[in-house]
Amino acid sequence: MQKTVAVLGGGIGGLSACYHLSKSPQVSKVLLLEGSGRFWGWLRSTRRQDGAVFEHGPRGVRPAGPVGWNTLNMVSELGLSSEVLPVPYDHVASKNRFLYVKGRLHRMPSGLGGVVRTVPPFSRPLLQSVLKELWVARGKEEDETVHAFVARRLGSELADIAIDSLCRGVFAGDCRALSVRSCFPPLFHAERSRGSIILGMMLGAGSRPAVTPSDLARRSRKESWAQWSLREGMQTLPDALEDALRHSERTQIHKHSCVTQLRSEGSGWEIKLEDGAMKADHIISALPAPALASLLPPAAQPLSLQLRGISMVTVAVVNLEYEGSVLPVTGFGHLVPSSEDKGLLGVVYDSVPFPQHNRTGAATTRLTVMMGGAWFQEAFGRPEDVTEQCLLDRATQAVTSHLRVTAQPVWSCVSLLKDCIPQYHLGHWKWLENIRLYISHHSLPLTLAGASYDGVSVNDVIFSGRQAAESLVGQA
Ligand SMILES: Cc1cc2nc3c(=O)[nH]c(=O)nc-3n(C[C@H](O)[C@H](O)[C@H](O)COP(=O)(O)OP(=O)(O)OC[C@H]3O[C@@H](n4cnc5c(N)ncnc54)[C@H](O)[C@@H]3O)c2cc1C
Ligand SMILES: C=Cc1c2[nH]c(c1C)Cc1[nH]c(c(CCC(=O)O)c1C)Cc1[nH]c(c(C)c1CCC(=O)O)Cc1[nH]c(c(C)c1C=C)C2
Repeated sequence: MQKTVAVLGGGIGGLSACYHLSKSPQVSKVLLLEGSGRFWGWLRSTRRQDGAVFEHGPRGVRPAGPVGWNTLNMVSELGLSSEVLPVPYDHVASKNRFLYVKGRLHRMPSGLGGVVRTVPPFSRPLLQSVLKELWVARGKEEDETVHAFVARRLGSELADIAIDSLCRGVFAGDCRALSVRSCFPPLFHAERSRGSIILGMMLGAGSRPAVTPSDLARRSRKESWAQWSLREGMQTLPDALEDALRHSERTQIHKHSCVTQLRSEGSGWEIKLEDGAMKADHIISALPAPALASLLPPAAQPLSLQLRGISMVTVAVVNLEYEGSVLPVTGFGHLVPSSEDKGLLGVVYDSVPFPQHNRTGAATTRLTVMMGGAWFQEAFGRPEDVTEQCLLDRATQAVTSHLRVTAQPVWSCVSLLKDCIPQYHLGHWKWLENIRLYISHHSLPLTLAGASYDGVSVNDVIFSGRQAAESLVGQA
């Protein structure tokens, strides 16, 4: 098979697909088409001259499991092993996470003590809910909202506070609309196969892809890493991938190449750009699903409709830097349930897990306030109309009231990440099934990758790029 494959979208998903394609002799040409002027997608880091690093998108990656190893394998192949900043499980940032409920910070229960005792804001010991869960009958639905699933199995208090916050801290989404089957597949499959989340967690449920761990991945297991970042920030990863692709003879990478339309041509595609056109035998789309929907030809309207059903939310990210140590608690950060404040999702205490990203030689506190998500419009109005000052004020007010920090930040940066996290709403699995059936029934030379489908984490997205490439060329 000698063919030209075009990868649309130069975020981490598209870069990963290209990286794996570029290793295969079966593809004669790989084209990477990115609309903007850079190949980072949401992996964006500000590196200040004084050594400080601030993340505007992801800030920590989990090393565990096959998809975690897969990312570390790539990090190692790219020569970045010595750049990794690991955070072990026994680090305070791994042990302490907080919830801001009824105007107070509460450490999330952990360890045996946290499970057997009543720990506020909860009104009874976690153990009680866990023991009851073993006897709850299996659900009969093909899918359920995350909230309904957890309320049914573990009680409404855990669903209203803990799960509501968790969904905000991963999907910036509403657990009353998100699908348990697609957002938390291990929980869904645990109930399906073992009749209980707890038994499923203990005995294992569902299949896992086979990935051979590199030395770096093995090190992460030996040293019990809970998460990791990179010395110069997460953007180092797409930067290194771009560099590797520039050195690949069969790969052409194009920035400022916004795809405006896709047309079927023979057994392949004509790809219209703002200023020209290209041809490819096959397309891997690593675009957000609604963006791909708007490019497809009118004949593929049923597919466009399904893709458009996968909606995206906007998040405002405010990075703040304070002189000295200003936090009253130490840990990863805190989440805010929607019942407390819809628009304020949570605050990450970045200088706790990654003090290496502080200004050189200075004891500073770096925080990131995340706002909006599924509640953006309700809390702030249209993203186009919100001013940076309004977002900055809202973020600093939250830091003052949640963390009693009275000092003013010495540096700040406001980023509005428009349509940055896809929402896997109830029935997402069925949409995916229909989308994939349509593509195969119509023999469309199209493969999907990226955050819109099978997981939003950096690991999931990188793995989706690899799977898309391997579905075309087999394993390298
Ligand atoms: C605030 C935030 C915090 C996060 N935190 C974490 C975390 O801590 N840990 C973690 O694991 N994950 C985290 N994530 C999730 C993770 O970063 C994303 O899911 C992932 O980066 C998405 O990658 P992607 O390649 O699928 O999409 P994107 O990064 O959106 O890439 C898509 C690319 O397509 C391009 N494009 C769009 N339209 C066109 C077009 N017509 N033509 C050409 N190009 C086009 C875009 O410019 C973009 O570069 C976070 C995400 C956000 C937003
Ligand atoms: C407050 C908003 C957000 C915070 N992080 C994100 C949002 C929307 C985005 C995000 N965070 C994580 C992931 C990857 C998920 C994965 O499967 O690896 C994404 C897309 C990691 C994460 N962050 C928190 C949890 C519980 C997780 C899951 C993995 C893990 O347990 O480490 C909690 C959390 N996120 C934020 C805060 C303030 C916070 C808790 C204190 C910010």
